[in-house]
Amino acid sequence: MSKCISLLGSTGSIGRQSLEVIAACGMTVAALTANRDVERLEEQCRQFRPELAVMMDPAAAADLRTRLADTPIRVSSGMEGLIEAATLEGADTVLTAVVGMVGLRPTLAAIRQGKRIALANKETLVCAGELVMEAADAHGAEIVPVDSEHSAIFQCLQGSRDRGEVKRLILTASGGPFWGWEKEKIASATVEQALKHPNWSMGAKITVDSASLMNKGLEFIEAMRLYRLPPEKISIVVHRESIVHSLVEYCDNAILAQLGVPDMRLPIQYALTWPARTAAVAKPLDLLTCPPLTFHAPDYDAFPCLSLALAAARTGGTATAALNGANEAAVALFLAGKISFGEIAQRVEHALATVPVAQRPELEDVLAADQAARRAAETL
Ligand SMILES: NC(=O)C1=CN([C@@H]2O[C@H](COP(=O)(O)OP(=O)(O)OC[C@H]3O[C@@H](n4cnc5c(N)ncnc54)[C@H](OP(=O)(O)O)[C@@H]3O)[C@@H](O)[C@H]2O)C=CC1
Ligand SMILES: CC(=O)[C@@H](O)[C@H](O)COP(=O)(O)O
Ligand SMILES: [Mn+2]
Repeated sequence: MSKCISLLGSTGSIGRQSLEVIAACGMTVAALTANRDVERLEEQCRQFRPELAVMMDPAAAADLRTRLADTPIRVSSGMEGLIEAATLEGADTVLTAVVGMVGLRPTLAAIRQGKRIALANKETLVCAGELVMEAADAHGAEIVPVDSEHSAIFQCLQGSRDRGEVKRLILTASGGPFWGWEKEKIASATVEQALKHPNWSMGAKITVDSASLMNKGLEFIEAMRLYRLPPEKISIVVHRESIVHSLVEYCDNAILAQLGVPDMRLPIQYALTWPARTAAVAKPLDLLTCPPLTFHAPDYDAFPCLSLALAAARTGGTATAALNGANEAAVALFLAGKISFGEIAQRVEHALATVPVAQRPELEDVLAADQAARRAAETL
């Protein structure tokens, strides 16, 4: 399949798996980007020969420029560089695998060029989902999810021509490493404990979000925006095995599910090849040897981040950008050893209670809510 990809966040967990898929599918790369990991980006550039390489950090970009001086690869830096990578003429698809709301502006820029967005960066839809989806409509840009649950739903919706037929989406949650723990024990969990996801190997920020169940809250908002459904039509079920990646219940009570081993290379590949399917990179699921599939109700009391996210989802407007900004700031403080695990929820709650909400926001309102929420979370 001849596709040319700009890959934002190529040095991360999704980025590295995406390059495996791109190589296996014989696709080419227009641009690669990273934050500070110069060594890995140099290695990737030498293998995939993009037109452009971007380091968010200007000092890292200067270093990369020197390292790649023997190649024709251009090197740029900062948000300008990310936007250039997202809008390169030669790229038909932009795979957004950066972590955090830093992905928003490049994604919007790529949409305005009508490119396909293979969207891993869920924070973009959480912060500004309505703006992003409106822009996609206006410019005829396809947004195909990479997030495993949303990819499962996307797959279960193939062939359904009327969104009115959908009774509800059912998002599965692994429950993370603290499922079944007492609330007090969760509040004092260490960074090392939070980084031990039961089923997936992912970047640090999303792994902490999985432990607090904020990830499921963000995914709830992501699903609302992507599938344009109200909160009442989305539910969450804990499924410890991460084999059923999510489900769609239709108005005739038929439930369709997508199953597979927990391997992100499958949803990455589907987002790049859709509507076609091509030979597998991910391993097959063996139904005869996989563990029994179990389902439980979420524990909203033990995991307050999930309740906060659902409350922000119902408020709408800039509340979801504030939720996300406060969570990004609080998770960074937790990972730096500056606050306890329990304080993540407290700081997000404080930000949601103090940052004013604007309905029908423009991009500036979203960016302002994000900044205000980060300040609130950092200064409690
Ligand atoms: N990992 C997974 O399995 C899944 C991830 N996702 C989503 O995909 C996205 C990426 O996650 P993941 O791959 O785990 O994250 P990682 O932390 O592993 O990778 C993040 C990537 O973004 C780059 N980056 C980090 N900060 C910045 C910044 N400020 N500006 C520009 N680039 C930056 C990193 O560069 P550097 O290496 O130089 O730091 C790296 O390339 C997230 O939104 C996550 O929620 C969704 C579903 C599953
Ligand atoms: C792989 C993926 O899509 C992650 O978002 C994953 O879902 C995290 O697992 P839980 O948030 O369900 O623990
Ligand atoms: Mn997910």
